[in-house]
Amino acid sequence: MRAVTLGPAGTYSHRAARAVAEEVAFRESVTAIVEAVADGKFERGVVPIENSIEGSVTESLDALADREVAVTREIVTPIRHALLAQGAEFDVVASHSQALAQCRSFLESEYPDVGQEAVASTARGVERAREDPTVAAIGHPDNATNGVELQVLAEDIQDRSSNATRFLVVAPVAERSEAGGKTTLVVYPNANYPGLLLELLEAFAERDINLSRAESRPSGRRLGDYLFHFDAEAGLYEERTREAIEEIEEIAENGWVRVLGSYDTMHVLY
Ligand SMILES: O=C(O)C(=O)C[C@]1(C(=O)O)C=C[C@@H](O)C=C1
Repeated sequence: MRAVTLGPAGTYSHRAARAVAEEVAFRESVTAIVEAVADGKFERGVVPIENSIEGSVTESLDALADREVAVTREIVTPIRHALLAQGAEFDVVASHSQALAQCRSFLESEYPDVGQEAVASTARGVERAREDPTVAAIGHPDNATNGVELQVLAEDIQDRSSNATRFLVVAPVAERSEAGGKTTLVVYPNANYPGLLLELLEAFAERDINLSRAESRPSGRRLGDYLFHFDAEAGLYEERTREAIEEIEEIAENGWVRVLGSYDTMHVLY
């Protein structure tokens, strides 16, 4: 199986992708990953979708709403960040914006005078630190020995010990499955009236379907116009899920509903 994920090698996404594919290729944005899978260039793509401290990875949500792909699995993995550099003195910390945000309190209290640089991924930050002694990186501690040696200046620097990120495994749309305990869908009602969101939620609630995530994202068409992402704890193989989606399709008759498929959860520890 060939998968594509956020690179270069050494990202958390790479660690998650290794759990589902023997061969892993890289892109430097989640949009490019979803696009490559939608275009049939890879059998699987692995994208971060939400983090327990920082919340949604909005670029991933938008990429899934904009392209025809299926979700075949979710991967949940603990995220334990280390501070890596050539030495104890540096001027800038470079990392993915999510990682910088997950370590906000640590950076404010330990390095209040050090600048921050958001780069495409944690591994890209590690490359910056390898090239430049004035740059430190935040990433998985294994990156210290993966190439020119870096010092591990601090470990477990995330603001909460329970830091975890959820990744989705995307596949070409033909692989959409009805099997699995969770289902993801994106709804664009193209309507705006009192109780619209309540109606969408009731379609699930009336069938005793629990939602593990409900999120609105701007449609990009005009201010105040939204699409909604839902993760339901029920599979498409269940009648109640199909009925709920039929009702939602009626509510969104002037817009669209994208059902990304049903899948199960995999926990990756390391
Ligand atoms: O930069 C990486 O290592 C990634 O895989 C991206 C990412 C993210 O987008 O959330 C993944 C896990 C961590 O939460 C930090 C960064």
